[in-house]
Amino acid sequence: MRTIFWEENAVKMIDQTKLPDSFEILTCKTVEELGEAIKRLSVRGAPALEAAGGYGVALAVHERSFSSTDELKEHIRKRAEYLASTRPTAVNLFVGIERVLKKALEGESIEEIREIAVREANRIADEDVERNMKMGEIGAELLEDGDVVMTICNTGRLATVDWGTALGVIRSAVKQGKNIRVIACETRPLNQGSRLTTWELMQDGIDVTLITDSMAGMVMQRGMVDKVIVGADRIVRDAVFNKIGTYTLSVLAKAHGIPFYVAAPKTTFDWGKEAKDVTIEERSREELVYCHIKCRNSLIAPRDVKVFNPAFDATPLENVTAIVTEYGIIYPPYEKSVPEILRL
Ligand SMILES: CSC[C@@H](O)[C@@H](O)C(=O)COP(=O)(O)O
Repeated sequence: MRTIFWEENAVKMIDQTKLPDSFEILTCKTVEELGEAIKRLSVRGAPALEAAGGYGVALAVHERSFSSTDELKEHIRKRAEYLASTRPTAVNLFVGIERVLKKALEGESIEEIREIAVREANRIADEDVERNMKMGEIGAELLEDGDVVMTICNTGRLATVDWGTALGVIRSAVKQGKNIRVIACETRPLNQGSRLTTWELMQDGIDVTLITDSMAGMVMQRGMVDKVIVGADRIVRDAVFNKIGTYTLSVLAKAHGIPFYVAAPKTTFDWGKEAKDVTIEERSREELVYCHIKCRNSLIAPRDVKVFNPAFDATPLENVTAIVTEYGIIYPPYEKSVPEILRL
């Protein structure tokens, strides 16, 4: 089943805030509802956000009636701006929104715009599945039979429309018959690793062991990790932006001589930018001060404690051994190899 899809003029998604307790499908009939779902991470992960952005524009076209194409076009432009304001770091969200908006604005009647928007958004979703399968096949050659692979956050089916990026590489290696074991960092504070990655891998029968984020160094020191593979929210000329904790893993991997791989599609590259140009999302203090899953009302820190809660960090590209894309595996020097292989 796809993580996010279009059905009966609405956007439907697996509600990731409910996992692993319950599997629920959330239906968004308005852009506002979708925007809230994005903000609270019911749908999350860069490639899934690309699809969500595209579907969001399709939703803007369907959420009410319009008396003229000009009125409709004005409405979707405004709704696109709102969607782009929901989360700042993953560039894919903007890519999805802009792609469908541009196509939709070419339509000449309300009916035509409706058709175009849904078709283009569905294309984004289909292409995501295709490129992930490709990336998986390509990246699987980096993993050897018997490897133990550490990862952070969730980069699997749930972070994409299907299959995954970094987890997709692992999934493809397992599909090829390799015995791969995964160490999943829990990924505080929202626990995408412990709630989603372990759930997904266990569903597929892939061996996974959960650790807290602070255990990563000790586990590497003991020689228990052969490779690290992570996803990305945005790759700029000098850094990879990904879930908070990724930078720490890259430094630890370097210190222990462990290869550190990133898997991401071309649409995650924002090669015209540098790390200083990217906004790292800072999320609410409640995520750190309260237990956020079942026990939402219990404090786990003094209510008024000063909090810093960045959702992402920047890993310098010099810490990255290779980047897996649907166009091939890219090795340093990245300033030369990335534009060459991705034709940027
Ligand atoms: C294939 S997903 C790549 C990244 O988007 C993923 O690693 C990540 O950091 C997601 O963060 P999230 O805050 O859960 O949206």
